[in-house]
Amino acid sequence: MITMTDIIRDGHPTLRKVATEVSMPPTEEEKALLKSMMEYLINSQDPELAEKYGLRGGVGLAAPQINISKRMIAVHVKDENGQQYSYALFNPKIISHSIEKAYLTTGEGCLSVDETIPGYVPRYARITLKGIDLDGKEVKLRLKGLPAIVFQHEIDHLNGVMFYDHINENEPFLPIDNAIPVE
Ligand SMILES: O=CN(O)C[C@@H](CC1CCCC1)C(=O)N1NCCC[C@H]1C(=O)Nc1ccccn1
Ligand code: NI
Repeated sequence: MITMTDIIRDGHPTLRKVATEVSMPPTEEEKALLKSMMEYLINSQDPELAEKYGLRGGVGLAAPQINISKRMIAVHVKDENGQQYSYALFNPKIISHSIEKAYLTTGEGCLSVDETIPGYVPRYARITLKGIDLDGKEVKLRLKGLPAIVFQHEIDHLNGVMFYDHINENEPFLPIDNAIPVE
């Protein structure tokens, strides 16, 4: 199982690499890895398991964070209506997005960044993405709100981008133009 010791931290070069596409069909090893990434998220959101294994809660995880420079992500998050989004995807790609932006009013964190870096992170308010799931099926998702923000944070990891790269250095909490605040 993945624990915090498997998660590399800011400064590790893999976090700044552009991850490689996974050739289809994925190998058994790649499928097992993606499943273990989803398992981490589920474990980390279980208070007992999180406590037992010292897991920091996560709603998303990208393979570069466990030092695997491949385009694989897992997302396990509830939206504001309590709808559960749980997706483990190979080669996710944003195929369209809104002009309008959105941002988490709390700012963002990252399991690969131990310190808190305050500030608003501008994201697209709505995205359409496609990817390949663990059964090898193409998945097309239209997302908004918190799930849309989580997927953008994860896809950034596949391109060597960290959340704080987006924060306005001089005015971290400068209101973002044409943007919806997401609680
Ligand atoms: O790349 C993936 N990561 O680095 C794990 C991150 C991904 C999220 C950060 C902002 C958008 C995606 C993660 O989940 N966290 N970051 C650090 C500790 C807290 C935790 C978190 O934000 N939890 C959360 C957020 C909203 C609602 C409920 N829980
Ligand atoms: Ni992250």
